[in-house]
Amino acid sequence: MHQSKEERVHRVFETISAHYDRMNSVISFRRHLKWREDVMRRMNVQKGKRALDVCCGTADWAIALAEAVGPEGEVYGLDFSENMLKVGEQKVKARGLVNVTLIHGNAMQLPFPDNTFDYVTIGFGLRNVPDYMTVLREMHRVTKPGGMTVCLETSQPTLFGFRQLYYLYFRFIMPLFGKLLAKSYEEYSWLQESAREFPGRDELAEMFRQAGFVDIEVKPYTFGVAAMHIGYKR
Ligand SMILES: C[S@@+](CC[C@H](N)C(=O)[O-])C[C@H]1O[C@@H](n2cnc3c(N)ncnc32)[C@H](O)[C@@H]1O
Repeated sequence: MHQSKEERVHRVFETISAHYDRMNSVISFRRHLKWREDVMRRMNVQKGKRALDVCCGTADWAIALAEAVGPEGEVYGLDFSENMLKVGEQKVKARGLVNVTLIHGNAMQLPFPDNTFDYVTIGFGLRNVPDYMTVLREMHRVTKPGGMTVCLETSQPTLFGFRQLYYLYFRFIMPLFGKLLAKSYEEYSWLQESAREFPGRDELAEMFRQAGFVDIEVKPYTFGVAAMHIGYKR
């Protein structure tokens, strides 16, 4: 039976939610923690502001944003997988945060009015949606004028030699980790397929421009295995 990309992605995350955090660290050799820290440092989030984390999953970025904006600020996390959100809710509760609201929704149609947020983020989420441009335009729409949208995502390494090794790792080794640790080879194959199809740094910067963002900043991580893009709304 034919399954749309959206249905497949939804099933993948509903299935792996309990293993997601641990697998992230295994497959990226814990590098993702450093990338996330660096992105937050560059964003320099101010107290009392309002932020939205799209495709928030188990809520790590939403929690980091909530701690940065402080009790007088407000953070929303949005995801379409109820199981991922449940893991996120437990973490929010364990930290006693009252300024985070996790909501069930679709990144393709954000349930917020125009010009609502100072910061809009998406971490390892854009790769998963049916249409990258629709989501980037939605993120632009809900960003306030002068506010920023930030994407942290897998990217395409450019260094010859490293690039080839990376693709071998991603294609053949990483899904095996998935099979051994999360007992779900098929689900982790999705990660390598979606990462291979995702645009490189320059192409994504151009998509940010097309979505209406200006002053785009790009930062590659670990030889370009991942990249951060920041765009501002005029
Ligand atoms: C790889 S996880 C990233 C989670 C989290 N942002 C992080 O950095 O760890 C991707 C998340 O995107 C969510 N997702 C994928 N497509 C979506 C869509 N169209 N609307 C809302 N959430 C979506 C999945 O349910 C999953 O939780």
